[in-house]
Amino acid sequence: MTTRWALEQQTELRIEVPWDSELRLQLVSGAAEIFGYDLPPARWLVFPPAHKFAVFSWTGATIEVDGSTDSIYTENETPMQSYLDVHHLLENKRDQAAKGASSFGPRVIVVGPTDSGKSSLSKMLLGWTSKQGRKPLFVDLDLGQNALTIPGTISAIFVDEPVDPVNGFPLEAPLVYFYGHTSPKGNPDLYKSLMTELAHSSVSQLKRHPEKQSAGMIINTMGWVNDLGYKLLLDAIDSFNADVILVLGQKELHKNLLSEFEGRLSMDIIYICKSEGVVTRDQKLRQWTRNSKMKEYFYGVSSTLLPQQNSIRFSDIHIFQFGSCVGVDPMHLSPVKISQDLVYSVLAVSYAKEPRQLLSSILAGFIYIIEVDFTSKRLWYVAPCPGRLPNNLLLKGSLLWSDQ
Ligand SMILES: Nc1ncnc2c1ncn2[C@@H]1O[C@H](COP(=O)(O)OP(=O)(O)OP(=O)(O)O)[C@@H](O)[C@H]1O
Repeated sequence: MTTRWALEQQTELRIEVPWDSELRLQLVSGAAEIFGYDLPPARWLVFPPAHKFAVFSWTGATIEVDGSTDSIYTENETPMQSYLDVHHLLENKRDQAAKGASSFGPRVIVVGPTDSGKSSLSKMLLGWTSKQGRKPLFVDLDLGQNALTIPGTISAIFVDEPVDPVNGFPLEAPLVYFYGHTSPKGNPDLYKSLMTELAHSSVSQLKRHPEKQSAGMIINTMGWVNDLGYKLLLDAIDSFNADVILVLGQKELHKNLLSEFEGRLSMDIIYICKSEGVVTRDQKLRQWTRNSKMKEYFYGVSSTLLPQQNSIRFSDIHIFQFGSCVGVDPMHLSPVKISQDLVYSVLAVSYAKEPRQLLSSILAGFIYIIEVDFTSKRLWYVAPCPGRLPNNLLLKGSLLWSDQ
């Protein structure tokens, strides 16, 4: 069933797509955006099941929606103007950097509890600045809901256009580091070291592209903001040398950060309200989203890839993991014995030339194991593309996946 929605200026249409069906949506007239992405006129966009989002119009628009929804309503009380004000402040800093006032544009870190809208705000800020012709670096430190690649990783990519609300970020050569678990709790030392590695490679990337430096970075973080989570946030701020902290929706966190960085004149710590439209996602939805990210990696967003089964001799592959058991140095790298326990394990293929480079090397991609055959002494795996593995050094964490 098709319905029409008239959006007045500065109003948004909040939509939850059901678990079991897709939703089509098109812009009929006026102008509207989804988290910084301008809707093309008269073109149906197809949203997958369980998608939650808002179509916002600054000046008024008519939208057509085709399909059933779990929830759909308009709202004219939104924090969008304050988000745009932050964007203007960042643009000023970028202009200053471009004029040579400093070598880098703002290094913005977005912090806040789970489901406060950090990823959505990051996409808006990236979208708005890329429309000005800038190419900011987007860094995603969220292990559970990483926007760039599979869960259990941290990653970065230059963004030169608004983020497509259906297909997500373009995935040309992101920098990806493998942590291997969906929460930093199990091995915070490893998470911290990987953040440092990603920060170094991000800065080297920026140095290699001086024309992109003034756009700076937008860093999205995980939603764990208490106890160890708070300490890891401080580590992230420190590793990336962040100079703008955007605190979403938690006054106490804002207060704590203000006192933490009291006297640091170069640091802006800005509190911004959470949108009431942000949807709280329960464990089931989070797990479902993680599975879809895995599926997307192997099959493509619209199932356009044909993942390939292949095999490799036990003797031709070396699998390692960090801090494999309690009581062991969490940064200790140990070889993983080949056993049936590997079935359904997701392994990261590293670019490292030798095991001691495994921490600092970025990844070529991921495979998952489907069979351990002791008769032929071969491991059978699935990769997203055909051909031999680009390297024989792989990393394992606790991630499992199968498309069964
Ligand atoms: N204004 C809005 N209206 C409707 N849905 C929204 C709105 N803003 C965000 N959402 C949706 O709410 C969900 C949570 O938002 P988002 O991912 O931005 O939060 P987050 O703080 O990054 O979460 P996490 O800490 O778990 O990564 C997402 O599905 C997002 O698309």
